[in-house]
Amino acid sequence: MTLYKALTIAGSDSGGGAGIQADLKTFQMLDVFGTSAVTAVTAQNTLGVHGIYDIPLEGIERQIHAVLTDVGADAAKTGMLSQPQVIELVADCIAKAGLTRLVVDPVMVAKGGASLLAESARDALREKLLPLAAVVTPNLPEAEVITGLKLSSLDDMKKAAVVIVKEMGAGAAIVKGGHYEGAPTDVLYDGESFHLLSAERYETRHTHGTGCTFSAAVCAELAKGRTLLEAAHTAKKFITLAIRYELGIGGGHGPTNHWAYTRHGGDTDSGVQLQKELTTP
Ligand SMILES: Nc1ncnc2c1ncn2[C@@H]1O[C@H](COP(=O)(O)OP(=O)(O)O)[C@@H](O)[C@H]1O
Ligand SMILES: Cc1ncc(COP(=O)(O)O)c(N)n1
Repeated sequence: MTLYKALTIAGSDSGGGAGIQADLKTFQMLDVFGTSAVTAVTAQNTLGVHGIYDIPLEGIERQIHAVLTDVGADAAKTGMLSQPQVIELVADCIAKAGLTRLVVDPVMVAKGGASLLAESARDALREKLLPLAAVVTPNLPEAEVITGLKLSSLDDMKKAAVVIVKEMGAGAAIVKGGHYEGAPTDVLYDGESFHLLSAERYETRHTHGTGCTFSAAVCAELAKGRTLLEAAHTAKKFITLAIRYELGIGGGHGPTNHWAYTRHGGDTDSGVQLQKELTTP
């Protein structure tokens, strides 16, 4: 059996639902060997973020170097990067390593409202990291910040995805619709055509780490050599089932269920629809 490996460069969530913890659990469930470079430690639970402790730049660089010079990575993803200098450092390491299967999840704010990315880091994100990404996975508010557009419809989401790819140089964009009313439909744009990934909306407060889990699943599938479309489709099924089969942990926004995809009929039971859009930009 070929062993595939993925590296996550992200923040630690002590509560186990988001960040590095969500990423490693997702890699494992999708049969990919996970490694990590921790950018910041958060004291966090389902009720909120109670402290953020940034890792010194040298420590982040050494973790990435240690992983890439020995274990290796077939794909990588970024999550919470916190500060502009961290973004610059990470972009530099990725470029030097020639890692092309890079998923950038532009994490900005935790579900409870705590800021996980300094405002001063937004330019670095746009200018240094997005051009290196095979795919960027913003939620609606993140896509608004990145593009400066107000997004209130599926058409707006498509426009934002085009800006991220055509003007900012990302390989592809998946603008996620979890914050949009109605069915949680995500828009994928790969520079040529649009695809819509849609699923049923589950009314639950246990959505902590949905973005991390989704982007980690995309990363794991890219590590195995799947196409972006295949990777996004699997990731959507993975997150939909992880939300549907909630664990009920904690008194606030609880984690999703990383076991659900393998325990509950992963490929057949999610109800996820993947549809190619006939309109082009
Ligand atoms: N209540 C929900 N029911 C079903 N799917 C959801 C729900 N909330 C979010 N999703 C899906 O979870 C994934 C993560 O989306 P989103 O919540 O927008 O990201 P983030 O965690 O970055 O804010 C997307 O595929 C989105 O469509
Ligand atoms: C360390 C860390 N990284 C990322 C998130 C965002 O989580 P979400 O996926 O819910 O937006 C978080 N709450 N904590």
